[in-house]
Amino acid sequence: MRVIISGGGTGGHIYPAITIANEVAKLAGNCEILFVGTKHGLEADIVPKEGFPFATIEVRGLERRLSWKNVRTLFATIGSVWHAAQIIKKFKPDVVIGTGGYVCGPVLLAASLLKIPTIIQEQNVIPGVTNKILSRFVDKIALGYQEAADYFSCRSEKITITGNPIRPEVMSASRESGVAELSLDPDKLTVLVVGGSRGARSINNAMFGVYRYFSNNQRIQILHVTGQSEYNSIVDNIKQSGIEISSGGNIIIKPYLYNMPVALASADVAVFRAGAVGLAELTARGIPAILIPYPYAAENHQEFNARALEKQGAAIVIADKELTDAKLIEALEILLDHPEVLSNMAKKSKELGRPQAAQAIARLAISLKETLI
Ligand SMILES: CC(=O)N[C@H]1[C@@H](OP(=O)(O)OP(=O)(O)OC[C@H]2O[C@@H](n3ccc(=O)[nH]c3=O)[C@H](O)[C@@H]2O)O[C@H](CO)[C@@H](O)[C@@H]1O
Repeated sequence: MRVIISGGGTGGHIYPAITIANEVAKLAGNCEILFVGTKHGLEADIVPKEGFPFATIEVRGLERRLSWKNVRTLFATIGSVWHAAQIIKKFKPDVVIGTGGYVCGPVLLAASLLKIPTIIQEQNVIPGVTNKILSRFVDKIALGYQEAADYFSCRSEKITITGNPIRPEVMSASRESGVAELSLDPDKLTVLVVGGSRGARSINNAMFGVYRYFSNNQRIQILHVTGQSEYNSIVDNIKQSGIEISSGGNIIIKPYLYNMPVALASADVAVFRAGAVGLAELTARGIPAILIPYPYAAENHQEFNARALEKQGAAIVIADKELTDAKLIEALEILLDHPEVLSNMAKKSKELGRPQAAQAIARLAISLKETLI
């Protein structure tokens, strides 16, 4: 089977693409995969590391209003569709799958014009604009959340609720491997702090007070992933303020984790943004979470993602504008000092997890190929 997979910009679009590609390869056996992204997105870093052949096209994002820039972008998009069509004609895929990000627009549109079976996977409770447009052209839509179905006006037979795909390592990683790889103390409770795939400034800022409060705590350790861009300045500020982050201490700071599954396996509590894939990973493992949704995500979709977990008792939500170090410490103490609250949230979280999502999407892709034969 030959599959083109496209998704880009942030980890929340790229990891689902990688996971689906691996699952199709596993289920279909003899399989060739081509990943199509852009040179500038995070995919240019992550996809070659994962070992997939990688082709790129130039794409620009549309502004959400009428402007001259948009008219120019529209012409550039026509060029991108043409370029995507050349890649597709050369590779001859049986199915083309898109997992979101601007790059999917031209790739899926070109595939649909060339009459190749297509699937889009939407991760969020509120769908992105590219997927809403593409929903008219593609053959199947795989949704992370049931609620998202209300935002598509296409025929309901196109839609399947699969959940969001998560890497198999998220389920198979063990606490022991995480403790060893990340130099954690096996006897301490671990708080994993991640502001999505690019980091989150407001969480990073609030963390200073949290470090000070928990520094040298005998029961709790903090693993904070800052995002690449702020890592150096955070480490400098910490050194200047005299907080202990030496090796063997209880505060560990990383710019990015290529092996996030082992960090999740070691976490007792998470402090997260509310990107849909991060939430799928947390719920698949049943990790209680404090969520601070990114307030500028398109149509405020992170807020809706977060509230879906809060409604089920799987997370505490703090609005970004209300986030302070004191609020975060208070929420952490509610969880860390009350094992029964923590274990109840863990149970609720696990109930929401859909670790089989990737398999369901891969089967959908294979069934599209089979209907052609
Ligand atoms: C600002 C914005 O609009 N963000 C969107 C983006 O989020 P973003 O890419 O931040 O979000 P997600 O939390 O959904 O996914 C992040 C992925 O990156 C991985 N990871 C992250 C950090 C790290 O150090 N290592 C690592 O491997 C996580 O394990 C996860 O697999 O796509 C998501 C899925 O469409 C959306 O819900 C988010 O709203």
